[in-house]
Amino acid sequence: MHLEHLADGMDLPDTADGLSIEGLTADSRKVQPGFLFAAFKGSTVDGVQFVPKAVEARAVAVLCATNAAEAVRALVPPTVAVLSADEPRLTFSKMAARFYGRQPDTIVAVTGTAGKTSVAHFVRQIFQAAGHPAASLGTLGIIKPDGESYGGLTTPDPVQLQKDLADLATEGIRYAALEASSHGLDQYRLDGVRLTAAAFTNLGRDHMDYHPTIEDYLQAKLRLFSELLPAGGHVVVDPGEKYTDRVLAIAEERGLPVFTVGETGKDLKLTGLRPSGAGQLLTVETSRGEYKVTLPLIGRFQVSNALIAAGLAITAGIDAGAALRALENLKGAPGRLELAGTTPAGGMVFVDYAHKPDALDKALAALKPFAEGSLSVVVGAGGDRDPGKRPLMGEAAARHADLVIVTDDNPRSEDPATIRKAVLAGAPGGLEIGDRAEAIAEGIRRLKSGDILCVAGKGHETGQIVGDTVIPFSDHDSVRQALNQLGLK
Ligand SMILES: CC(=O)N[C@H]1[C@@H](OP(=O)(O)OP(=O)(O)OC[C@H]2O[C@@H](n3ccc(=O)[nH]c3=O)[C@H](O)[C@@H]2O)O[C@H](CO)[C@@H](O)[C@@H]1O[C@H](C)C(=O)N[C@@H](C)C(=O)N[C@H](CCC(=O)O)C(=O)O
Ligand SMILES: Nc1ncnc2c1ncn2[C@@H]1O[C@H](COP(=O)(O)OP(=O)(O)OP(=O)(O)O)[C@@H](O)[C@H]1O
Ligand SMILES: N[C@H](CCC[C@H](N)C(=O)O)C(=O)O
Ligand SMILES: [Mg+2]
Repeated sequence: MHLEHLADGMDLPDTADGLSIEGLTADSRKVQPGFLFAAFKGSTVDGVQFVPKAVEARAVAVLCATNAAEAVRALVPPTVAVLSADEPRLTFSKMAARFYGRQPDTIVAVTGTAGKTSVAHFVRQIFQAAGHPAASLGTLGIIKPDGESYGGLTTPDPVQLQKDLADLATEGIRYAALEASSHGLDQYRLDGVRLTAAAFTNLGRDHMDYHPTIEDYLQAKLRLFSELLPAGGHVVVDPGEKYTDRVLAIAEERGLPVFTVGETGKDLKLTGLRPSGAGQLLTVETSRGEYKVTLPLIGRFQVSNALIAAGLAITAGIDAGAALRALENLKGAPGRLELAGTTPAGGMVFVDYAHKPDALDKALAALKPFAEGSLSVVVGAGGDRDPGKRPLMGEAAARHADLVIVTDDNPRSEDPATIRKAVLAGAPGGLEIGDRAEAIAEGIRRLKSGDILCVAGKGHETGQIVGDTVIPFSDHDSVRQALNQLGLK
């Protein structure tokens, strides 16, 4: 693609004349001949220092911040085109969108502290049920009709994301749902994605290692509504959740159509909710009348997630009746309040991805009514992540569970015992078992009839990160092994 087209609207140096760009990357290690290299100041290093490496690998153009342009020009031969922008990550994302070109016609995005993966997973299923081949992109990677691929980040870097979207469009997938993480929004990874609708689930404490304040964290999330969603794009929220007033204020200011769900919502108004076996019976009032829906999932928060997902699908053009009927067959996202095993005595073991205080609070509150006996939890907190959440997670665990077993969850570069101590500060009577498999086994050994154990924090993960090493580990496998060891199935 010609650089003039890729850099549409930018001031270009003479060296850009007729220059063809073969690909683009912000990582010097991925530069190939004919590439544009984007040199960004990152959270650990300044990409400008890798410009010589990029040129050595035969990059023909460099994009950088306006205030770094002079330094970059001094590092490159005169034939290399240097482009600059005040917000280079934003420019880069738009370039990636132009380079890859195609995207599914209908893309909806969801942000919020908890529920993104679940909502994206549900929206994909609703699109599918309505007869449209669909994909979801997020923490679980890409899930589409003919397979799954795991990527690592919830919101991939813009080059990967645009390539993924173009591949999906080429495969004939016209509907997609994606998770917008606060890191992704803050780093402009999603700018350039053509959105139809966007939803906000909720906001709680998370990523305080990255965002200096809750307000900064909220501001990153609000970009989805103030900057990414185009005019005419629908905003979907459950107004019962804190901070939705901030989302609605943006919608009002921009004149964006709003679709509200839940008890205080207007478009899908929840007028009745009661448990029904291992699911919940919802009464939903719509402009087309009342619907009774049996949601085959437990947990109050799944009701909110399901209605938000239906709202996204409906605003994207799916018939309201079809969307609500599809909720009756929803499958929960793997590792989200998932029943992982049952002892013959009737003790149940759930695996859940709660790794922040609010999520743990909600997950345990959801399980509590099903525990005829005691509720116990195996929980830890990640290393190199917000230390402030550790005692709060201990507190949330102790508030609901009769027994709290504190264990390790991706200690990364930190001392695991120090992390456990911080969690135990919030759950003083807790039992400390560092080895996660042993903690799970002990939790299972103690289960009696009618008891429930929640293994929290890792959900779908398949590794325990210790130092720089990822040791293969799965909560599901550990549960299975512990049940087998007891001679149980
Ligand atoms: C803190 C953070 O988000 N970092 C992300 C960010 O890196 P950065 O720009 O800060 O990187 P840096 O290491 O300082 O490097 C600066 C620049 O130099 C470049 N570089 C670096 C080394 C080199 O040899 N050559 C080179 O060109 C880098 O590619 C980068 O462009 O941009 C990179 C490219 O997009 C990401 O891979 C990287 O994610 C790191 C690996 C990460 O762990 N991110 C997590 C925290 C994250 O993004 N999580 C969210 C939220 C998950 C949730 O929902 O909870 C997610 O969306 O997954
Ligand atoms: N709407 C919700 N409100 C509160 N907690 C929730 C909600 N939805 C899910 N949870 C809890 O949060 C955990 C993670 O859910 P999910 O993966 O859907 O969220 P996420 O926003 O994608 O999280 P992450 O940012 O970690 O990828 C679940 O296992 C559950 O414990
Ligand atoms: N995307 C989140 C996932 C955390 C999962 C939990 N198991 C942990 O390691 O803290 C993060 O990287 O902070
Ligand atoms: Mg997620």
